[in-house]
Amino acid sequence: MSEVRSPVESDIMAHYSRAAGHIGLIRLANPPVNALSSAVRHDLCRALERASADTGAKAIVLCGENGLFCGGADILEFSKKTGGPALVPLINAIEAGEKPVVAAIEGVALGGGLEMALGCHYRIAHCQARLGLPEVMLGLLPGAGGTQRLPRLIGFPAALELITTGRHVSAEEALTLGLVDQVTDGDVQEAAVKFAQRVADEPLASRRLSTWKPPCPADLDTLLQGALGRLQSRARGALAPVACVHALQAATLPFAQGIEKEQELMATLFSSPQARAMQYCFFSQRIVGKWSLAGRANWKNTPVRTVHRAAVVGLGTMGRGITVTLVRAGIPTVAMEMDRGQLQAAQQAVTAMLEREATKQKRSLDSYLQLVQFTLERRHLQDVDLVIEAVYEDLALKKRLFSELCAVCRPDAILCTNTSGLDVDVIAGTTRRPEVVVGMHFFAPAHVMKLLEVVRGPRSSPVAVATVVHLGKLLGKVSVVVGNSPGFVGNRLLKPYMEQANFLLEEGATPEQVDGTLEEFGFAMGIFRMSDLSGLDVGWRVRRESGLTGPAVRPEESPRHRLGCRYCPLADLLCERGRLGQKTGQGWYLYEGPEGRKALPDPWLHGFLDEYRRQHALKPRRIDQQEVLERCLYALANEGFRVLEEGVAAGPEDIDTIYVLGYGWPAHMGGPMYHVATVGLSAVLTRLEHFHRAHPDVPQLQPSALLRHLVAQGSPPISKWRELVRVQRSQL
Ligand SMILES: CC/C=C\C/C=C/C(=O)SCCNC(=O)CCNC(=O)[C@H](O)C(C)(C)COP(=O)(O)OP(=O)(O)OC[C@H]1O[C@@H](n2cnc3c(N)ncnc32)[C@H](O)[C@@H]1OP(=O)(O)O
Repeated sequence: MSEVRSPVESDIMAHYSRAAGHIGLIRLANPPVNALSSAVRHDLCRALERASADTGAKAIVLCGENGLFCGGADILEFSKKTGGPALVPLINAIEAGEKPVVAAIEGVALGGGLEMALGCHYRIAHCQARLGLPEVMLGLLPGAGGTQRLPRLIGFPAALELITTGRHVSAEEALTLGLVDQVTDGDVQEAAVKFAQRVADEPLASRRLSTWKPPCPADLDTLLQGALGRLQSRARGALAPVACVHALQAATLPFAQGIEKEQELMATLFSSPQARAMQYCFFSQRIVGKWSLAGRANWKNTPVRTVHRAAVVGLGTMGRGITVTLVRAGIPTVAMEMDRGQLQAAQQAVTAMLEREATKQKRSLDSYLQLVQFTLERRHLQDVDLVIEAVYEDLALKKRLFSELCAVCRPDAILCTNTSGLDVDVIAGTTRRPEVVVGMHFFAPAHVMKLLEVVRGPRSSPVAVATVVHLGKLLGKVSVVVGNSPGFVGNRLLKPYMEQANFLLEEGATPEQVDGTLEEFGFAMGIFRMSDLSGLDVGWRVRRESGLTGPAVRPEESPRHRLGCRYCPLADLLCERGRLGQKTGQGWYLYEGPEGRKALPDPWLHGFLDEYRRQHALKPRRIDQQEVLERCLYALANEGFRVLEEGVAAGPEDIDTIYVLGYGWPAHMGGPMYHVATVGLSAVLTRLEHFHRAHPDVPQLQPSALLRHLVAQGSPPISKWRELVRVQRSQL
C-alpha cells in the first residue's frame, strides 16, 4: 500500500496520514493495546479534524498500530482523575462526520474499541480478529454507546448475550451476526482502504447506527426478564449484568434518551466498589503472570521450551479434560491408560467432548482426533516434550509412575503431576531428574476452568516452571506459580474455611443456612453444596491418610479433638454411612437419585445433626449471617496471610486470582485478601481475636503474624503487600 505520511511527532498517539486513492488514514498508537487513554482521545480528535479538513481525502480508514485495533478504554485511568475529550461525544462525532469512516479491525476490538468501531460507518475485520464488549467483566457496561448501537445493528437477543457475558467473538461469527461488513485474510488496512475507495461516494445517512429505528421484538420484555432472572441466579449480587440489561432495555427509546439512560447507569457502576474489585481482578490476573523465583529467574529472563508433543497419563475425569484442553490448543497429545477397559471408556468420552468442541468451533472432529493418540503402551511416551500425570490421588502410585516416566521419557522431557495437594518434591525424588518435575494442578472440569496452579518444587528448574506457565497460557489458562506446601494455595486455604463451616453445624447451623449466606455473599455455590458436588470421599480419603480419622486414630482421642485441636467428625460420619454427595444421591443434601443435581434440604440430616449435638452435649444456638461469613471467610484469609508469610504465594493477587478463578469466589468481591483489605485489616484482626478467644482450640482462628504486622504498619493498601512480603522467605 503506497502511503504519503505527514511528518508526525513520535509521541502522538493517533497519527493522520494519507493512503492511496484519496483515503485518509488514522492510526492509533498506544502500545500495548492502543487503549483509549485521555491522550489518545485528544490526539484522535485532532486527527479526525485533520482528516475531515483534508480536501484530498474522500473517506477515512481508522486502524491501530502493532497489529491491534483497540483494547478499549484505558482501565488504568479508571482510578485516576483524567481529562481529555469524553468518548461518547468523540464517537458521536465520528458517526456524524461527512466522510465515510471504515474501521480496519485486526487483533482485537474490545470495549470502547468496538464501540468506536460501531460509530464508524463500516467495519472490516481480519479473520483472526476478536471482537467483544467485555465491560461487564470489569463491573461496568459498554458506556460509550455500545448498549444502544449494538442492538440496533445485530438485534436484541445477540446483543443481550454479548453484552451480559462479555464474550469475545471471532471475525467469522461477527460477520454472521452482521457486526462487521467484511472479513479478510489479507492485510486488513489494505482491504479497508480499497473498501473506503469503493464507498467514498455512497450516501452516509443509512450507515449511522444512531439513526436506525430501535428494533423492538414482540417478546422483548420476556427476553429481558428471563435474562435478568438467569443473571441474578448466576452472578448473585453482581450489579453490572443487571445494569447491562436495563441499559439494553433503553435501546427501545430514541437514541439520545437511550444514551442518557446508559450514562446514568454507567455513572453508578463506575464509582461502585464492585467495579473496583473487578478491575483489581483484571490487573491481578496480569500481575500473576510476572512471576519470579527465589533466585534471579523470572518470567522475563527464563527461556521456555516449545511443547511440540505432550502426553497425559491417567484418563479419569481430570485426564480426559486435560487431553481435550491440549488437543483444542492444537498440541499433538498421547493419551495413555494402563487398563484396556478404561482406555476404551476414555476414548469414547474424549471423542464426545471433542465432538462438542468441534461443533462449537465449526471445525471437523477429524481435525481434533488426528492430534490425539490413545495408547496403553509406555513406549509412546519416548518422544514427548512434556507429560502430565493425572492418575488417582495416591502418593505411592504417583511415585511408582514417576520413576517409570523418568526411565522411559527423554531426559529433557518435563514431567508434571496434576496432584491437588501431595508433595511434589517427594514425587520428584523418585526420579533421577527432580529439576524437570513440576506440579500442574488443573481444576475440574479441566477443559472449562481457567485456573492452573503451577507448583514449583524446591528442585524444579526455572526452565521447567517457565515452560509450564507458557503452556498454561497456550491452553487459555491463567497460571499462578505457587510453592510446594500441602494443598498448595487453593486447597490449603479451603481447609480452615471448611472446618469453620463444619464447626458452625455443630454449634447450631444447618448446611442450607451456611450455604445460603455464602451464596448471598456471591459464591456460585455454598461450601456444602460444593463438597457434595466434588464428593465427600475426596476429603475423607485425605483425612484417613493423614491419620485424622479411621483406624489410625488412637482410642483415647476424643471424637471432637485431634492432637489437642478441635476436630469435627461430621463429614466422616456421613461418608461412613455411604453419603458421599451428589454421586450417591445423598450427602449434606438430598438429591433426586444418584447423580441428581438439585440439592434439597434433607430432614434426615437435620435429625442426624440434632442427635449428634445431643450426644456431644452441644447446646445449639442461633447463628447469624455475619458470624457465618466472618468465621468462614476470615479463617480462609488468615490462612492466606500464612501462605504469604511462608512465601508459598508471591502476593495477595495470586491468592485472589486462585480463589476467583478456581473456587467460585465472586469476582465482584475481588477475592479473599481483597475482601479483608476492603473490610479493614484492623477490624478483621479484632474479629479473629474475638473468635480465637471463644474457640482457643482452633489454631486457624489465631491471627497470623503477617496480619498483625500489616495492622501494626498502619494497614497499607493491598497494592503494597507484595513488596512487603517479598522481603520475607520465598518458597517459589
Ligand atoms: C470511561 C468509559 C467509557 C466507556 C466504556 C468503555 C469501557 C471500556 O472499554 S473498559 C475496557 C474494555 N476492554 C477490555 O476489557 C480489554 C481488556 N484487555 C484484554 O482483554 C487483553 O489485555 C487483550 C485481549 C487486549 C490482550 O491480551 P494479551 O495479549 O493476553 O495481553 P495482556 O492481557 O497481558 O495485556 C497486555 C498489557 O496491556 C494491558 N491492558 C490490556 N488492556 C488494557 C486496557 N483496556 N487498558 C489498560 N491496559 C490494558 C494489560 O494490563 C497488560 O499490561 P502489563 O503488560 O503491564 O501487564
